Amino acid sequence: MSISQHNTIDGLLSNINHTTASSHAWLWNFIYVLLILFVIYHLYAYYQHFKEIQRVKHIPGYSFYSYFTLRLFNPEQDFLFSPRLQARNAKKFGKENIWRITIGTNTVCFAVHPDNYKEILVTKDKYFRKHPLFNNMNIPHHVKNLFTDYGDGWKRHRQLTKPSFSDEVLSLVLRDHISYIAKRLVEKMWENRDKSDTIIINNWINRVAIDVIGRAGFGMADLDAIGNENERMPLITKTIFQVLSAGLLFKRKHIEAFTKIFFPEKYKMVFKEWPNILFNIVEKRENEIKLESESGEIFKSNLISQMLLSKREDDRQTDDTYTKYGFTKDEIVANSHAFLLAGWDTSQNVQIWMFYLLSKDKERQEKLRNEFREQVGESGIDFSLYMDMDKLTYARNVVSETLRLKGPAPTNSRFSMQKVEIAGKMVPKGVTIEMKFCISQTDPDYWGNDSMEFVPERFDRPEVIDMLKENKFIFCPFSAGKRQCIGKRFAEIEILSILHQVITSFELECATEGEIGEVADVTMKPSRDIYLKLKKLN
Ligand code: HEM
Repeated sequence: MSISQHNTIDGLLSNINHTTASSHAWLWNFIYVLLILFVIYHLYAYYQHFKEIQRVKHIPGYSFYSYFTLRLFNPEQDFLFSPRLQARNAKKFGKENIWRITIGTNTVCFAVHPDNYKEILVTKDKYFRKHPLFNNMNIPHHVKNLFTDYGDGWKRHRQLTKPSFSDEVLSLVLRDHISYIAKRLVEKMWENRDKSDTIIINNWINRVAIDVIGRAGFGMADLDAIGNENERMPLITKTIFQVLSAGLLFKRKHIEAFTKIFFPEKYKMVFKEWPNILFNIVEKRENEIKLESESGEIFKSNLISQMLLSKREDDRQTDDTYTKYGFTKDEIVANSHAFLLAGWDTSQNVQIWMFYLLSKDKERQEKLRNEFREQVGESGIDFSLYMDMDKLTYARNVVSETLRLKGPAPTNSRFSMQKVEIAGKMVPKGVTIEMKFCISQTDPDYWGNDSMEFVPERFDRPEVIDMLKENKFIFCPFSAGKRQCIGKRFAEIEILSILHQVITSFELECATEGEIGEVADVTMKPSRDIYLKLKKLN
């Protein structure tokens, strides 16, 4: 082979390499451009989304992070995060209308008007069911509970769980558990304050809510998360929420498999240990009821015992596939789990927000304290005082105002079972319909120009009293209609009792700088720990 031949071949090879390199460069440039366009598109879409949030006034917690997470992983929730379509529809229709958004094959409807909530929750409720995504939060998965079931199944659950929330049970729950927990809280909070008399309110209220649901709900009389740093329940509860709330994004089978592979400890805790704990409690309560059939009042002051005692009045049901008159043990386990899901995080977050808002307002604390001193005896709030609507009016206003501004359920959803007309618009079959309570609860058209401020006195304004008498759907933090929160009074006695003990024991001062953001998780929670400085009162 001659040198010139070599040269020619080398030349050819180098030519080929050069061509390949330049075609790669072209490809890379193309990919870069695509990436840049992708980023620009999302920035623009996020900007539109952000503008839309401003326009609809107040949807808490929709962050940059949630925008991407939900866009990527949850097509069913895409309506929240498809700003262009949402903005276009919102502009086209007024707030009286249902916004109907279609993305690909997905249609989601969006209601922000109280009259529309009424149609969905009451007048046309038979066309809707609870959202199927909630089923992902059940343990065990195949057993339904009050929170997730619908139709006749739900009716039976509601009938059998109703006695657990009767006057008699709630007054026992308050007397035997909540009063004790409230007193223990103020003792322990003071004992564990730091050198500058400061505490993190989130941690303490977390323990309160666990002790309340554990003792009053499940009858775990020796549970003491407030007094015991090493108590396992806070960790279990936190993990259950972490793992199962992913159920609102992913399919259950994926969450279970994913957790089993990547977080085996969490998997064991949520899917093995927790159901076992509940099952053992149910069996223990069953034996106690048998043993104490005469004087067993103490064992009945919890929701599980009441479910065990509960019998169906209606015996037309002749289906032998489940226990004819009462719940099966599996169902009691499933419903107890529902009480934890529905009753722990909600009550906890209301109380954290409430103390945060009050800690910035010493005058209102004093007003509250005076009412408590006048109306509440040594032993704390009892059930008859709670039931007397002419008493504790300011305290009730404080709770309502917290729920209005920071209600733990800022949005409520339903799933349409057939085509149905709402606000003159056709809601198709099989779509999500979201009711944005947080928008109507802060709309200046209803609440005035101070609608975003913490003003408990507003609930005494004649125009607000008249407005709510006329249309209760303007303020329904516990929802409305036949599926409204069954634990409403349970939550209220808990919140009022804790409020009473804390406010009469301490003057609170906010020791956290800056604003506290809102995170729309399963419930709406504060974005970070809140430090409060305590001044002990005599
Ligand atoms: C401040 C605290 C609470 C708030 C704001 C709250 C709010 C709500 C809301 C908005 C719903 C949905 C209703 C619907 O779908 O229309 C609900 C349902 C429910 N809540 Fe609560 N809740 C609270 C505390 C509790 C507590 C303490 C318990 C139990 C001990 C509880 C048990 C339930 C149950 C079992 C359901 C399902 C009822 C059904 O579908 O029939 N909640 N709650």
